[in-house]
Amino acid sequence: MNPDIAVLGAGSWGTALAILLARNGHRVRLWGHEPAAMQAMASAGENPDYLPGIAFPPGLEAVADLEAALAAEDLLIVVPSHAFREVLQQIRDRARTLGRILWGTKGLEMASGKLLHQVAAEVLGEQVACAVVSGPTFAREVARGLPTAATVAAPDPAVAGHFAALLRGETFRAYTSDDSIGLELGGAIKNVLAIAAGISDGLGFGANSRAALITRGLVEMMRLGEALGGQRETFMGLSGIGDLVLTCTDDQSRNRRLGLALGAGRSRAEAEAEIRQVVEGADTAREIHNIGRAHAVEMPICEQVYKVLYEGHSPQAAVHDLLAREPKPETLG
Ligand SMILES: NC(=O)C1=CN([C@@H]2O[C@H](COP(=O)(O)OP(=O)(O)OC[C@H]3O[C@@H](n4cnc5c(N)ncnc54)[C@H](OP(=O)(O)O)[C@@H]3O)[C@@H](O)[C@H]2O)C=CC1
Ligand SMILES: O=C(CO)COP(=O)(O)O
Repeated sequence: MNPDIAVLGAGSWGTALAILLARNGHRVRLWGHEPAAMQAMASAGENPDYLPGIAFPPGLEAVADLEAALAAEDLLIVVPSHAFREVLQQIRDRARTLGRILWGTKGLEMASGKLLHQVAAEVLGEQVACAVVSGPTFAREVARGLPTAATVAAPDPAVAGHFAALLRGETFRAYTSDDSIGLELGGAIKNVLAIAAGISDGLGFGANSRAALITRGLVEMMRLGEALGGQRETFMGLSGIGDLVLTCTDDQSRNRRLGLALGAGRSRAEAEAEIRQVVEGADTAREIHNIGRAHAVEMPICEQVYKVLYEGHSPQAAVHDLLAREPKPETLG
C-alpha cells in the first residue's frame, strides 16, 4: 500500500517528524540517502545513529528507495540546508505529479544566501504547493512525545492548514501562518544567535549577558526579517523568540554547543567533530553577514559571530567590540 507521507532526510529531525506523523495514524516512509543506515534502521525498528532508544511506531517504514517513498501524497523534506537543492533536484522529474511539500530545514542556501522557498521555486517551479514548519522543537523531545508547539507557514492557507492538521496530535500543537519568509528567516538567524549565547556562556559569563544577547538578538532578527519582507509579528512567535530562547538556553542545541566550545577556546573543527551532527548556524553566519551588508542592516551580534568563525577574531575581542559600541537609545527597530 502506498504511504500517505514521505519524509526525505533520516537524521534526528526527519526521524522525529516521521515518528510524530506515524503516531498520528499516518502511513509514513522515511527515506535516507545511505542504504546501509536505512537497512540498519529497518532491522532495529529505531534510528540507532540519531535517535537511539526511541522505537518506531507501527506505520513507519525506513526505506532507501526514493521512488518507493515518492509514491506518497505529501512530502516532507528534512535534510540540512546544504543538501536542500540536491534533494529537490532528485525529485524534480516528479514535480508535476507531486502533491504538497513541507520542509523542516532551517537555514539559507550556502553561497547564494537564498531562502529555501526561493530555491524550491527555482528547482520545482511555482506550481508545487510548498510550506515550511518551524518553532522551538528539539527532535528528541518531539520523538519522546513531550508537548511541543510549532508553526506551519505557506502562502496558501489551505496548504498550511493541511500540514498543520497532519502534524497536530495529542502532544503536538501546530499553528498556521502565511509568513513563510518570516518563518524561514527566524529559523536561520536564531542559529547564529544561539552560537553567540553559547560563546558567552563558554567564556564564563552569566545570565545577564545571555538575556541581553537574546533580547538584542531578537532586534537583529526583526531588523533583517522585516527588511526582507517578513512580518514583525512572526518574530515574536514560536518560530522567532520561541526558538531563539530554546536554542540560546538549552544545551540540546548544537549551535549553542558550538558556541560553548568556541568560548572555551576550542576550534570550530574540534567542536563540529565532537557534535557529529549538522550545525546550521556556522554556514548561516556567513550568509547573514553578506545579506545584512547588502541591505545595510545593522546586526552587531551576528557580525561578531561571523568574525569569530571566519576572520580569526577571538571571542574575547568580540565581546569587547560589542560593549565598546557607540551609546544609543534602546530601540526595537
Ligand atoms: N534536530 C533538531 O532538533 C531540529 C533540526 N531542524 C533542522 O532540520 C534540518 C536537519 O537537521 P537534523 O535532522 O537535526 O540533522 P542531523 O545532523 O541529525 O541529520 C542530518 C541528516 O541529513 C542527511 N543528509 C546529509 N546530506 C544529505 C543528502 N545530500 N541527501 C540526503 N540526506 C542527507 C544525513 O545523512 P548522513 O547521516 O549520511 O550524514 C543525516 O541523516 C536542519 O536544517 C536543522 O536545522 C529543525 C528543527 C529541529
Ligand atoms: O532548531 C532546533 C530546535 O528548534 C535545533 O537547534 P540546533 O540545530 O541548534 O540543535
